[in-house]
Amino acid sequence: MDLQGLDSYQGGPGCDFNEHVLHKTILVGDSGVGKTSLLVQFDQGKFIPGSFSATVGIGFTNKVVTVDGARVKLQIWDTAGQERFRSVTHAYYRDAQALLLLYDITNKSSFDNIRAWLTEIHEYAQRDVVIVLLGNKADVSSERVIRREDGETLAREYGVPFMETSAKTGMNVELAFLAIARELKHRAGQHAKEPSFQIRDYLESQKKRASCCSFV
Ligand SMILES: Nc1nc2c(ncn2[C@@H]2O[C@H](COP(=O)(O)OP(=O)(O)OP(=O)(O)O)[C@@H](O)[C@H]2O)c(=O)[nH]1
Repeated sequence: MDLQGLDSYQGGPGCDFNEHVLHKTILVGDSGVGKTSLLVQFDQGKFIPGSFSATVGIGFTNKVVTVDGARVKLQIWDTAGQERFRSVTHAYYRDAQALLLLYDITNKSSFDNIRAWLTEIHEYAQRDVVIVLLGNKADVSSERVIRREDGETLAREYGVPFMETSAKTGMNVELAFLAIARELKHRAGQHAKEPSFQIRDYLESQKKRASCCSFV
């Protein structure tokens, strides 16, 4: 997707959104899994249907979320999934505090490539980076090739939280970013006296609280 075409896209020099610490979060995963769409859904609450236009390079959007009454500022970087941009995006991993790693539940190779993505992340990112695995396009049930259980099993193997999302319907999109914001806020020690926060426990509790089937 062409980032320049997004009217609310806020990245780039001159952005005055730096009064406090920005928590750097990066969206990664194969080309076409829905990274840009997920960010647009989170930022603007909309889904832009139509032909797929791959992201070129990398760009960011700043977003403030409220966690327990506190403002947490996320700087969300949207990377190009195409192989040819990989060396560029590696350079951004080092400063990342969180990574949302996406695959497409209708695309087996995007799921198979998650192991390679995790290897890259472990090579280039900080050891304590927060990682959440997302199986996107959960709305396209007729074309599903990756079962939810497969995502759960892989996530368990690597010890990362997991959920399915839909950038189209918005399912679990806010939850994914809020969970990261909550974890980063806790790590930043803004409320050091609070009991230890675990992103996985938080997501599990949110899933249990959901009355219906929108959480996985
Ligand atoms: N049905 C459905 N389509 C989606 C969803 N997310 C993304 N898409 C579509 O999938 C295609 C690729 O989405 P993008 O958001 O551009 O994918 P990307 O991961 O940013 O791709 P790169 O920029 O190449 O890395 C587009 O046609 C989107 O409309 C989703 O949750 N559901």
